[in-house]
Amino acid sequence: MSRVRQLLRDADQLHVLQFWSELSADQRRALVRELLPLEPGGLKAHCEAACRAAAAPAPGAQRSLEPVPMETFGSVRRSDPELLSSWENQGWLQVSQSRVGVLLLAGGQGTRLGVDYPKGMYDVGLPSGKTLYQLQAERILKVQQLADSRHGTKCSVPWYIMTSEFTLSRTQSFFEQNQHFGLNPSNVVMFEQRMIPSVSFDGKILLQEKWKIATAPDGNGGLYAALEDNNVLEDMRSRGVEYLQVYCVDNILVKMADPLFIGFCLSKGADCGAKVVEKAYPSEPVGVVCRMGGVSQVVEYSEIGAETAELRGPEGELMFNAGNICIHFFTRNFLQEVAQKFKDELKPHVALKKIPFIDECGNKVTPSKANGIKMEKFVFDVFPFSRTFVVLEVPREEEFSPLKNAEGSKADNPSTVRNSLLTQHTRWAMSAGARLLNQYGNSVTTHTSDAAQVEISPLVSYSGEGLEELLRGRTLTTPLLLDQRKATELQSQHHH
Ligand SMILES: CC(=O)N[C@H]1[C@@H](OP(=O)(O)O)O[C@H](CO)[C@@H](O)[C@@H]1O
Repeated sequence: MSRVRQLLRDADQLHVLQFWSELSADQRRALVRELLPLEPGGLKAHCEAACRAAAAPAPGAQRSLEPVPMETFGSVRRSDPELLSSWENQGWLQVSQSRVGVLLLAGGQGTRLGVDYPKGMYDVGLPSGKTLYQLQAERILKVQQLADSRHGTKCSVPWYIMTSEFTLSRTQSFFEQNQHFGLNPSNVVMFEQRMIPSVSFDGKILLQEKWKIATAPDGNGGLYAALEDNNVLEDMRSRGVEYLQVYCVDNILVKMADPLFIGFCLSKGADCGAKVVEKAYPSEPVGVVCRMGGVSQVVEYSEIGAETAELRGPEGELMFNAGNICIHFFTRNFLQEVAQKFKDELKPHVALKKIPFIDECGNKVTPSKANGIKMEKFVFDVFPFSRTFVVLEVPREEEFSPLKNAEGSKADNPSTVRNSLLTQHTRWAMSAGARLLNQYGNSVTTHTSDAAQVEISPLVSYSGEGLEELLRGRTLTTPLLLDQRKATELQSQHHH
């Protein structure tokens, strides 16, 4: 206790103990347990930095920003098929040799979506009822299977899942209840990111309860500390995993361990890479991949400023058009280097938020405007440390549709992501040669979202492959759920 008191005194935070005399023995223990791990110097610096940041104006115009140079930029749409398949082949080989892992960033609180459980458990209303976690799990199963059948191997793609205090136990039990969706549990590795105190504008830690300080996960850039804390790089090394695809939980179209992306990055000798899509409109809430002073980085949507976001090039295209979709490539060596040398250089970003708190009189307050500061690190802030950084632009309709907001909001909500997936699968089915009828028996001719009622299980197709033998020349009525059972049925019909 004396250590805790000292820590708080040094950081000028003694108010945290204001209600000490009212607390039960259990509550006291809980509070001490929460405070003990805080580093004395670190806490003081954190509170002071937050306070300074709240006082400082928003970052000014970023005059020295430039687009990423063409040499480091690949595009799926503009590359010829041979090049694409050479990248892909390289990726499949790595996957088949179990040298590729995926790492999910899933510590977020889902505030915008408005759920109090992990976003990955969200059911967006697909015909199958699958959650985001299940879709991702099944894509891993499929990518393993496809790699094995190409190379005659028995590979595995380990799935690292970074959770937080908010999401760990729910995620764990969800996976257990669902038998890890058919994955080998020893290939699913969950770990927890750190939490850091939320602070008021005058630099004081907010209390969430009289016995609990308000905390928030340290941002998706908390990944690098969490890798260290939990020996994740050592786990990768022992499994022989050399390459990692890192991604956010909310993109319903995410390709897991994407062989094309992995192969692209390797063919360029990259230690670090990012997938991007063309921005849809200037104020779209996506970061932009660009350069500053010759160094690659992402400028987040919250920091770019409207003027910069709206700049246009000679052909009228957006100057900063490389929208970050939070799918990154890292070599294990690069992550090792970050962990050893650079992770403490990551500067936290400041967000002003509404944080419920206990006021001096002990009353619970739910603020109506921002009252506190959350300090978050960003996963892409390690890009400047890479030696060879590359960017792959991919088609949005195949790879990016994020679930950010609640139903009824303008974009990126349960309906929009569901439609993105159903539209994609309708497209796949049609290009495999299926003739689709709607419920009234009329041909589905357009790709508009209300016509799109095809869902294809990831266990049947990873990215549209293998569908011709099932669908060519067939007339099928939608809604159509093409799962493994249906696939077997279609196959047996073919044989007669
Ligand atoms: C810190 C971070 O990774 N921010 C990412 C991430 O945004 P969030 O608003 O944090 O979900 O995902 C976006 C893509 O969905 C990407 O554009 C953005 O740069």
